[in-house]
Amino acid sequence: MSLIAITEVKKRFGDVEVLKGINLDVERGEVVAIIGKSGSGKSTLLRCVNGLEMIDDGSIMVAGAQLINDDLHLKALRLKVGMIFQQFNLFPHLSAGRNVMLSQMVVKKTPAGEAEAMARRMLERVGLGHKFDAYPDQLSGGQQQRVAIARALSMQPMALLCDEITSALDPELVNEVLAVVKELAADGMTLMMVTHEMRFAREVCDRVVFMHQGRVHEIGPPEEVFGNPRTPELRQFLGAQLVA
Ligand SMILES: Nc1ncnc2c1ncn2[C@@H]1O[C@H](COP(=O)(O)OP(=O)(O)OP(=O)(O)O)[C@@H](O)[C@H]1O
Repeated sequence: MSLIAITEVKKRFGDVEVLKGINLDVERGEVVAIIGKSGSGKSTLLRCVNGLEMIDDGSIMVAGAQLINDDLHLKALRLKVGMIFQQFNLFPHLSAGRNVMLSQMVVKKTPAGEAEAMARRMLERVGLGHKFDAYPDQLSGGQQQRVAIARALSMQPMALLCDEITSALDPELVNEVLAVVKELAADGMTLMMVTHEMRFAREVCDRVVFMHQGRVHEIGPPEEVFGNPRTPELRQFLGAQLVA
C-alpha cells in the first residue's frame, strides 16, 4: 500500500479550478519532486496532502487513513505528515532548541525533558547540535531553515512535505539545506518536494512530477523526465530553467 495515495483530487478557489483531477501515489521511502510553472498548482497539492486546504473532490489517503475534514482527523494527519515552508516561521523570542521543543510539548504533550532530548538529537541531525541556545536572529537563513527541519523531524513524521524550502535563501546557503534533505532521503524518509532546484531533483529524487495547469502532465524517473521530455510543455519549462 502506498504511504500517500492521491486519487482524482480536485480543488477550486472560487471559479478557478486549480487541481483538475490529480492522481499520484507515493511509496514509503520514496522521494518525489514536484516541478512546474508558477500557478500550476504545486503548493496547493502539498497543502491538500497536509490538510491545510480542503479538497473539493477525490480522495487523499495517508498510511491507509482517509483525509477527513474535522479537527481530530486533521490533528492526527499533521502528526503523520510534516511540512516545511519557504519561510522558516521560527519564534524569534525562543532559542533554536526551544523552537524545536515547543511543537512537541504543545501538540504531543511531550514532557519537557523528553522534548529537550529529542530537540538536541534533531538539531544534531541537521548539523546544529551546537546551536541549541542560539536565537533565530543569531542564525543564518540556512541555519534557520535547518532548525525548521529539525522541528518537523522532532514530531517523528512518516513523511515530509517541502514547499520551495530553499527559495527564500541566498544562493550560497541553498546547498547546506539541500544536503540535509539529501541525508534524510538517504535515511529512507518519504519526501514530497516542490522545488526549483532541478539539479537536486535530478540527483536525489526517485520520481519527478511535472504539473501543468492543475494536472500531472508528465511523471517518471528523473532521467526520463529531464532526459527525454515527451510534451512540448515540459520541454519549454525545462528550456526556461536552463536559461534562467
Ligand atoms: N488561498 C487561495 N485563494 C485563491 N487562490 C489561490 C489560493 N491559493 C492559491 N491560489 C491560486 O491557485 C493557483 C495555483 O497556486 P499554487 O500556489 O498552488 O501554484 P504553484 O504551482 O505552487 O505556484 P508557485 O510556484 O508560484 O508557488 C494560482 O493561480 C493561485 O493564485
